[in-house]
Amino acid sequence: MALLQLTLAIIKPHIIKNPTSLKGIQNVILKSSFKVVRSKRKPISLEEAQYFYEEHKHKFFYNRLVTFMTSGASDLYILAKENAIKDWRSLMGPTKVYRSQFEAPDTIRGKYGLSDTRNATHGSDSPETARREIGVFFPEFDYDKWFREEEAKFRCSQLKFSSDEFVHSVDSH
Ligand SMILES: Nc1ccn([C@@H]2O[C@H](COP(=O)(O)OP(=O)(O)OP(=O)(O)O)[C@@H](O)[C@H]2O)c(=O)n1
Ligand SMILES: Nc1ncnc2c1ncn2[C@@H]1O[C@H](COP(=O)(O)OP(=O)(O)O)[C@@H](O)[C@H]1O
Ligand SMILES: [Mg+2]
Repeated sequence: MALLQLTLAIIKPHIIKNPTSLKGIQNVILKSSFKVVRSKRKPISLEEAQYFYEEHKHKFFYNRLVTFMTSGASDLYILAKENAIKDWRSLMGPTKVYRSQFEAPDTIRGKYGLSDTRNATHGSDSPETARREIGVFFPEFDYDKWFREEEAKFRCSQLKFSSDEFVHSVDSH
C-alpha cells in the first residue's frame, strides 16, 4: 500500500447545527476508509477565516464566505488515506450547489449543500495547500514528524476509533 496522504476537511457551520446531516457526512468519511488523524470542533475566528481564504480576498463572495464561516462552530478533521486529497474532493462533489445537485446528487455537496457559499464541506486542493491549511487550524500538529513517526503505524497497524471524539488512534495492544 502506498504512503498515506493528509488533507484538511472542514464541516461547515450549517451542518454542525444539524446533527442528522453531520452524522450522514461522518458516515461517508468512515465508509470511505479515511482515518481521522485529528479532530476538533470550534468556532473559526475572523482572523483565521480571512487568512484561510486569502486567495479569494477580491472575489464578490469573500465577505459572505468569511461571515458564514465565522457564524458558528465548524468541525475540523485531518484525514488520512492513499489519495486523500482527490478522494475527499470527489466525495464532496462540485463547489456550486446547482452543479452538485444536478450533476452529482449523491455527493456530500449534492445532498447537503444549501447555496454556493453554504456548500457543506471544505477539502484541500493540493498537498501544498493541505500542509498550509492543517497548520492554520492545528498549529500544534507537527506535519513532518507525523510522516516520520506515525504514517507507517496508521497505514499498517490496527487502529482504535473513538466515536465521541471522532478520531482514530494507533492501538498499542
Ligand atoms: N456577482 C455575482 C453575484 C452572485 N452570483 C451567484 O448568484 C447566486 C445567488 O446569489 P445569492 O442569492 O446571493 O446566494 P444566497 O442564496 O444568498 O446564498 P449564499 O450567499 O450562501 O451563496 C449564487 O449562485 C452566486 O454564486 C454570481 O454569480 N455573481
Ligand atoms: N460563486 C460563489 N458564490 C458564493 N460562494 C462561493 C462561490 N464560489 C465559491 N464560494 C465559496 O468559497 C469557498 C471556496 O471556494 P473555492 O476554493 O473556489 O471552492 P472549493 O471549496 O470547492 O475549493 C467555497 O467552498 C464556497 O463556500
Ligand atoms: Mg478551494
